Amino acid sequence: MTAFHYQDHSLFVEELPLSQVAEQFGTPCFVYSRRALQDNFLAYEKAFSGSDHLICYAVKANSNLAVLNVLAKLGAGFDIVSGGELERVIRAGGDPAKVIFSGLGKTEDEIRAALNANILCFNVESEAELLRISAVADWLGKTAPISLRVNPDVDAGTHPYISTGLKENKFGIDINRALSVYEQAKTLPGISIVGIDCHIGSQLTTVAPFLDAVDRVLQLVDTLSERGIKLTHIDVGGGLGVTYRDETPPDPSVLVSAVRDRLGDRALGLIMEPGRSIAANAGVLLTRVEFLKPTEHKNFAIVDGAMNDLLRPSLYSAWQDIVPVETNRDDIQSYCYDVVGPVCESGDFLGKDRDLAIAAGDLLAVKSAGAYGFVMSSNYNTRNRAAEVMVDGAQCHLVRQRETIDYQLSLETVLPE
Ligand SMILES: Cc1ncc(COP(=O)(O)O)c(C=O)c1O
Ligand SMILES: N[C@@H](CCCC[NH3+])C(=O)O
Repeated sequence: MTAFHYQDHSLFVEELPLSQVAEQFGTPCFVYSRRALQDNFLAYEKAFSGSDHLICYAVKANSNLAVLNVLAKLGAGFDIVSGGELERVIRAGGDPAKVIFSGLGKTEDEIRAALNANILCFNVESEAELLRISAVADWLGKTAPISLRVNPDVDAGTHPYISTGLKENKFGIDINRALSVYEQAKTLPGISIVGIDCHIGSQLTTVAPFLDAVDRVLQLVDTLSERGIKLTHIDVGGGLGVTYRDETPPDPSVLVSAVRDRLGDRALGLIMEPGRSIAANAGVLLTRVEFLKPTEHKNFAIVDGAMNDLLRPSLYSAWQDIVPVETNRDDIQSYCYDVVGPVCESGDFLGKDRDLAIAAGDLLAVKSAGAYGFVMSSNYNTRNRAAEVMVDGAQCHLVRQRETIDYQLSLETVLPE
């Protein structure tokens, strides 16, 4: 049984009705299932079994401490992109020795903090960054383990905003220039070359672009080896998609086994950086209908969740399923609604043209909101960020409080007289 399922016309998460969670913690509210997180992570572990590997969960997808802690307890590594994410991993009990640091604008402070924490590897995205890491490491009297993130110029076939492995994208070092950057890295103080990395985009629904990228990267690995640059790992990034609507992404086992085949007998450890495929379907956004507003052209369901809570529909026109929490509303007629928030933007919607039998006061769940949900939220319109709750069996834990206006205002001040 999936973590989110209907029982007696009511949507449950694990053993708890979502209506009870809403009653207890209010709406809008992100609700995560511990079991779903674990199952999703363990699906990767199983796929890798018997091989030298590390699954570095991409913290950006959902950085709630409880989420990180659940994964840390399962032995996960972490892919971070900021000093803040490093702090979160450490606070959640994650092992810094299993942390890889991606991202293309690492500051000196962030590099210093990561070196002091003795992380596993820096994924370097430019020559300028390489020089900066070398200088900071040398100054600290430390050695920075590095991989170059190469840009293999592969079309991931995903939304242009979340494609990262094309020449025109800002990410990574052009694969055709990587050899000379590795040669340069070899000569720099404070640098130890340990691996190679690529990440071509997010929400990929076929294996082919991954394998294209891996083939190109492995060609470079072999050339490097001929030049005496021996790597200990290859990091093939994250990006495996999930089913939001009718996508049929491959199972992690299919992807991992195809990548393992490509590696052949090369003595390389394998790292992956999945985010969405671990967190997305482990969470929903719970929201309540405030008003129904029929107009001549459209029916609007105005809910208490908005683009500031879940930005994906507004930002990428992303489609996420919206379902009623109680389905025994035979008394109510179904209409086609745009499900919109109260924010003063026409782009503020959670879903368009949804057939729903609902009344004011009803609860809705926006599905697949466990990844790139809360982490992309904002205070726009001076709304308070939603609460986050994790369900574990029949237990429900508030893992982040709803923000208050007092909290928001406590961060600000006016100019002195
Ligand atoms: C460098 C890097 N690694 C991992 C990820 C995680 O990707 P996803 O959540 O699609 O698995 C991303 C996001 O696209 C990323 O930029
Ligand atoms: N935030 C994006 C994914 C970006 C992945 C990070 N590189 C989404 O919601 O789909």
